[in-house]
Amino acid sequence: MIYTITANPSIDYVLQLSQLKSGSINRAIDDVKLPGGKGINVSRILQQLGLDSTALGFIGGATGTFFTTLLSAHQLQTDFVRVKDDTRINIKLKTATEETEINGQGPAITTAEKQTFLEKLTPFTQGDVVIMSGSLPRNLDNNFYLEIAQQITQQGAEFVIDTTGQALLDTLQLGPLVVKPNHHELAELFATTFNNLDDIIQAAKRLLQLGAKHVLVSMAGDGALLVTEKHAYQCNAPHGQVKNSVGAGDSMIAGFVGTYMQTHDLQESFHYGAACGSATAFCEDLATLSDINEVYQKITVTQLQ
Ligand SMILES: Nc1ncnc2c1ncn2[C@@H]1O[C@H](COP(=O)(O)OP(=O)(O)O)[C@@H](O)[C@H]1O
Ligand SMILES: O=P(O)(O)OC[C@H]1O[C@](O)(COP(=O)(O)O)[C@@H](O)[C@@H]1O
Repeated sequence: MIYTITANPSIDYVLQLSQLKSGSINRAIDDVKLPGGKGINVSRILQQLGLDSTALGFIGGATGTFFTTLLSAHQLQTDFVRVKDDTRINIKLKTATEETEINGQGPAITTAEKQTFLEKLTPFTQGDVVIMSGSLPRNLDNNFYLEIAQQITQQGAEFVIDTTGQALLDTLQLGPLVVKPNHHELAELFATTFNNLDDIIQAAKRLLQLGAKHVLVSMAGDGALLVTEKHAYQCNAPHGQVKNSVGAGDSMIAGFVGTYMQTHDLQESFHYGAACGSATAFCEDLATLSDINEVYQKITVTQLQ
């Protein structure tokens, strides 16, 4: 079974603008509200690939009710903990040339609500994969993912973590199946800057040394890298009209993990993950299976090392 944990879901309010002027009133020419949050997006892409998952997390207040309504169109299996404070609304501002994101902090989670979540976690078993993604809402400390990762690994299941900073670093010792920083997050993690591809590969190798089993580094329109103990691979990002790249990283994780669970073929998982990422970038919402399969043909994986 696959579980996704989105500690901090969101309503993604995507506004299309002809141009964005800070310090002025900007008027949108179009807008759409999507059920967002990294693990939720992963579950939605897994569903496109024909893979069931249960989406877990915290949902709260009136915005939480609206979130549930938005999500109900997708018929995902979910088991959220209801919290008192409001689910956040993340603002995504699009122009023809730029994407600007403003992500809220999320609800305050009480100790009792956190406890309810932890007690709800089904005992995991060998073969289960738990994908924990995104930022943590207010009051959940950096240990939150670590606590859950400890439980998952003690029970013989695998986990994937897609978050940033210390919360990510702390869980590496427990051997996540894969981590996927983008190149900016990876540079920030080690307080460095990258001058070339080799710098990025070296930083990815540091994550392997710290315990990650595989490292994907996504680079938006510049494609992605997969770094494993033995090899490094690169793939291109095909050309296309970028409509909304929000969720591209989540799609990549879903494609990689979903394919890996079925094939254990790293190169193929990388190829399919990249197809999911690019296909989502070319869609207003997340990609569908036919979008993904079309983009897959335009991606080539090259072995660098
Ligand atoms: N503009 C784009 N054109 C083509 N592919 C893209 C584009 N943006 C993202 N992708 C694909 O999706 C992957 C994940 O996107 P990225 O933006 O790097 O992740 P994140 O959303 O986590 O920052 C990229 O590695 C690439 O394969
Ligand atoms: O939890 P965070 O880091 O604030 O990110 C939340 C945002 O990430 C998303 O899941 C998109 O993530 P990616 O673009 O990295 O795939 C949005 O739906 C959501 O608004």
